[in-house]
Amino acid sequence: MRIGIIGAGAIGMLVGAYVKEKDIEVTFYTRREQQAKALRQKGLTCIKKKKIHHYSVDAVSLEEGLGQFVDILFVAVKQYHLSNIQEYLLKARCETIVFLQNGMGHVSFIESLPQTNIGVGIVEHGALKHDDTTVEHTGIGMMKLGTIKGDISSLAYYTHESFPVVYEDSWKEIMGKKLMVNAVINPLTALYNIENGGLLLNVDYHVVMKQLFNEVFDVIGSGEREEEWRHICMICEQTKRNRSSMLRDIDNGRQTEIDAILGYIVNEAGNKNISIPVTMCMYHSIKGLERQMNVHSDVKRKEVFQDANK
Ligand SMILES: NC(=O)C1=CN([C@@H]2O[C@H](COP(=O)(O)OP(=O)(O)OC[C@H]3O[C@@H](n4cnc5c(N)ncnc54)[C@H](OP(=O)(O)O)[C@@H]3O)[C@@H](O)[C@H]2O)C=CC1
Ligand SMILES: CC(C)(CO)C(=O)C(=O)O
Repeated sequence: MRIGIIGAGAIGMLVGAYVKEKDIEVTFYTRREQQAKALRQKGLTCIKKKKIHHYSVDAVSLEEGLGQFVDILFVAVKQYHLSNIQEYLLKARCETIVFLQNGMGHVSFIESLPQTNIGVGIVEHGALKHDDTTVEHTGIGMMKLGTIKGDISSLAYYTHESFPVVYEDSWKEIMGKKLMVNAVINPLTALYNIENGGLLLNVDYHVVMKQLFNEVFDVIGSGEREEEWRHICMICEQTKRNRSSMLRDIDNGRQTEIDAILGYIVNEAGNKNISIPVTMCMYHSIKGLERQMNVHSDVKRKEVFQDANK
């Protein structure tokens, strides 16, 4: 059995570490040959509950790995990088592909792929990449799997006491719920520059969080509003030390996944004719930060804010 993982970032390395716990061969397909070499030489390090664990893994650049057979392929690049690896995915020699991206904009693309089993994995864990070979598991949550085509239910086997994996029948429901989590936590933590837990500790931020949640629920919510709200607060608590992926993107002067997350909500609200002023404000605030960073080419958050205060 061999598992392939495209993208050795925070989530790719975290999944790789827990697959290795099952003593299964893991190959990373990286964008940079330099990272592949480091992983081959040093192995993968995962920090869990302050303890350091090492795993030996294989790694090659994606270009070099094109054509290798793997049983299961996890795709752990950002949502907006999927288009760059489209050609590879169309040719990937594997039976099963699982996509781990936040947001919902990519579903129509993945539905069109030729492999037999295609699914999504919704990651509610916190993960922090320290360097090209090291990841820290910063928040224990759950990985929920759902099938889009074929059947990926057997992957629930990868469950671990510190990395619970569950299979659920409706991919739409789990993706919708995760979208709601990311739509509320990610933009607010990115704008306020706080860890996820900060949204529970600061009463004023908590008020805005509830307003944003109510609008997002009006647009894509199903089930009980209060239950959904409690679920999002619980994720904040479980990942309280985590800097959300959007906050880290802003910190590092990178593009965020705002279009896949709030962009999707904005489109849906337009289709349903629902007014969402708080959501629009958050969407444009993140887009504005991205724009400012592009203008200043690869500047870090501190410089952006210094500049904005002039
Ligand atoms: N981090 C977290 O706590 C969570 C993240 N997620 C979601 O998981 C997904 C991945 O996020 P995350 O791991 O944080 O992101 P990272 O930026 O840490 O990792 C993305 C990885 O993809 C690699 N990559 C980009 N393009 C290619 C390519 N063409 N070929 C091979 N590799 C490529 C990047 O390589 P390079 O370094 O060379 O650019 C990078 O290593 C996102 O959709 C995110 O929203 C979900 C839940 C929690
Ligand atoms: C669950 C959460 C909010 C963890 O930080 C996440 O998915 C992210 O950061 O993108």
